[in-house]
Amino acid sequence: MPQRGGARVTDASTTEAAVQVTGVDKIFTTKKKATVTALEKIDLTVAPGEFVSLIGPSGCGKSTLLRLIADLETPSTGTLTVFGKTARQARIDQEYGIAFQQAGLLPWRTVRGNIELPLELHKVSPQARRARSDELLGMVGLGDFADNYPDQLSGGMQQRVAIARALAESPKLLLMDEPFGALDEMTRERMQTELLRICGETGAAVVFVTHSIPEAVYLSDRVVVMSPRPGRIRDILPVKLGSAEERGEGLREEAGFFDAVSKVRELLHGEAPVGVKGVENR
Ligand SMILES: Nc1ncnc2c1ncn2[C@@H]1O[C@H](COP(=O)(O)OP(=O)(O)OP(=O)(O)O)[C@@H](O)[C@H]1O
Repeated sequence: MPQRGGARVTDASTTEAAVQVTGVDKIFTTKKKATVTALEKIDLTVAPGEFVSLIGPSGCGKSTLLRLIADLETPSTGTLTVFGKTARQARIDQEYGIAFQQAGLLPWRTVRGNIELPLELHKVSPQARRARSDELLGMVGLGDFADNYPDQLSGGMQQRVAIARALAESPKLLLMDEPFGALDEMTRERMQTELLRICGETGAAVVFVTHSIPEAVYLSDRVVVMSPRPGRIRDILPVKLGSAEERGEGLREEAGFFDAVSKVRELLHGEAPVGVKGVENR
């Protein structure tokens, strides 16, 4: 099974970079014809199976970068590929799953109905859909809630449904924009551990936007630190805290974890006062 860390992946179909961003700028034109440079000179490679977090002050372009990868925006300059394909082709081929801060579940569909939605849209047979949703329900620990509706679930459970739905088509890449941002701290930490377990099991690469330094460190193989607008990559910190399987709850108490948190904090605040807007130190 592929594991986190590109070097260990042997499947020929996944040797290509999961994401390759080269010389990308993104300039928005507002309704009043003003221009906003959201991203400048972005170069980033995400290996298959690698977990990469994007962190930086509010408005530095984290979501824009994720939206470019997801083909929800197009670069103004530069190129961007997903498993060697254009972002557009990768979207058509369902190379990635997406999970955002709001779980975005359909309230009139059951948990199972929500998880099966992408499969239904792509005309997967009812039996195959059922088998896959059973598997995913087990993976996210919601086997007993298949027939419940989203408003009968807690926020954390809803977010697990959203993750299961993002994984429905076995994507090799997950794009996540603050998926745990609305959860309480305890649920958030539990979800982080579960996400690591799921990534270990599926071998999916992840690009993860967060405002939380400890969350970025706990989850990531590398933390990409971005600077305020125009968003650039200030630094990339490799986090050597072991594989997904090795990162248990105890990791949060280890010296290596605190060191990495301090390093990210220093990188973030390199040019800005401590307490820079939009980044949580907790
Ligand atoms: N469609 C748009 N039109 C004009 N400006 C935009 C558009 N989308 C984003 N921007 C601008 O681009 C910049 C980057 O926004 P983005 O949402 O990517 O930042 P972010 O780092 O994700 O912020 P936050 O942490 O607050 O979510 C901001 O200045 C934002 O106002």
